[in-house]
Amino acid sequence: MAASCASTLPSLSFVSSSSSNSPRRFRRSGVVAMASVGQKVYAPGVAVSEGNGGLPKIDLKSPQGSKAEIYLFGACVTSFKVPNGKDLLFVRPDAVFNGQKPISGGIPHCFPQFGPGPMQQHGFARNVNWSITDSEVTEGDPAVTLELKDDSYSRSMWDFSFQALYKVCLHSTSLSTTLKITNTDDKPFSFNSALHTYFCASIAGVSVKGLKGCKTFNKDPDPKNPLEGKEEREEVTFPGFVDCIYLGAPSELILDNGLGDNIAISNSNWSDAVLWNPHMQMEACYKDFVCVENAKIETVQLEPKQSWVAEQKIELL
Ligand SMILES: O=P(O)(O)OC[C@H]1O[C@H](O)[C@H](O)[C@@H](O)[C@@H]1O
Repeated sequence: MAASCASTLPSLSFVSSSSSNSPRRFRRSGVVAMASVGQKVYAPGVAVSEGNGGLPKIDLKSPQGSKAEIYLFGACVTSFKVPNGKDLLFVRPDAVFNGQKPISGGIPHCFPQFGPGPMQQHGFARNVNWSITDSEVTEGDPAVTLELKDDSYSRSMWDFSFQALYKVCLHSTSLSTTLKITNTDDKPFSFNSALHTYFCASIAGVSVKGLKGCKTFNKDPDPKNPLEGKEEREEVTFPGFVDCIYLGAPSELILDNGLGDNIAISNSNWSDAVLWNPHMQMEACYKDFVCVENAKIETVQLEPKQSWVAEQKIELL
């Protein structure tokens, strides 16, 4: 399938990963250019530099001046700046960049478990290094694809062979991310997943529209025994602690971040959503962010060779 950095919502397109032995490649306006692995040449607008704690990060820059940063550790997008310099994403002040703990902020992955469950909270994908398999540019918009495969660490928790490909495309006022999970094992497996996106916000002014009518599982007061209910509000606000799962969420939510911005959070195949704000549990920073998470809480089962693909797009309106 032809690779494209153009927004693919609602129909998905996805670039296949190159095999680990093939040269790194990048495309400019549909033309594939080749560069050898050793040279570490990336598509225009894609660069790799040393980030916090010396961890490698990818910098994406669009011709219109938008920018994004993605750490290989956890394939975590930690920054998405629109051309006026405003970062729509939030990294918690207690985030550590030591390659040991997941990065608390930006867009961490929850895979293969959202949790709570038998594995560590939110699974292992946010807690390991991913690798770059591809970079490309389409009409000036840069994109990079990261890959995660099973290893002895993942198998110690989840004994399956899998491939996760995560493509991040930067546009002038939007960022799209496509996750593709493939069963490379000879037996079926099941998982759930989420993109645990932290948005910059002024919590007193935050609202999320689009969830009315969804079935809810409210983790407040007891995360281990969520209360089943139904969302009756047109706009969900955050006057206190919020930790709630929404099943059958729509393909677009509108976030008013309380800072003067409306953000469309659209998706394809992320069928559920989670809202989270820790309130006084994180007194130092709860006023400055809200998590609006595209999620797949209901279990995905994949037979050998089958794939599951889901896309998220965050767009400043
Ligand atoms: O602190 P973390 O492991 O990143 O998790 C932070 C939060 O993530 C999700 O939103 C869950 O619904 C919460 O129950 C959890 O507390």
